[in-house]
Amino acid sequence: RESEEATLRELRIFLREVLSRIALERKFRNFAKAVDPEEVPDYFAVIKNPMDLSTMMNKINMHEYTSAKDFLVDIDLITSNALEYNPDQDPSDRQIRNYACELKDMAYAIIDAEMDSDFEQTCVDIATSR
Ligand SMILES: O=C(C1CCC1)N1C[C@@H]2C[C@H]3C[C@@H](O)[C@@H](O)[C@]2(C1)O3
Repeated sequence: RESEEATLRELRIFLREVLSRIALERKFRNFAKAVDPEEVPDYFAVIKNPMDLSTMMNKINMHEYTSAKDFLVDIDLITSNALEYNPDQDPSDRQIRNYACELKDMAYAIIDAEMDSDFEQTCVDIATSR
């Protein structure tokens, strides 16, 4: 229905805005683009489902998220990948893990604070009706 398309359009506008605010933070710069296999040759042998903020922006534009819940699944993937690939005690691994957790917490905090729960449920209902 037309109003369903209007709802999904509003979701895409909101999710782009959330992603833009996250991507502005310098501490999240490692998460902005896909890991480069030239830079990190073994990355894709370890991490089977890579994810990054640019890929998420493309997925928004390809209408691949029909609710904030879907969007947060990919946020969780960015975080879990970073924790998995950077598990060591050393300061650089610890810093990446900390930033990965801060990224996840920032995404959840924004959505919990700024997303109307009825709007989210409407999006979920549209997705399940399709
Ligand atoms: O896990 C990541 C990124 C952080 C979130 C995604 N990487 C693995 C490499 C280890 C660490 C230092 C650099 O070698 C840089 O290439 C990477 C990229 O960070």
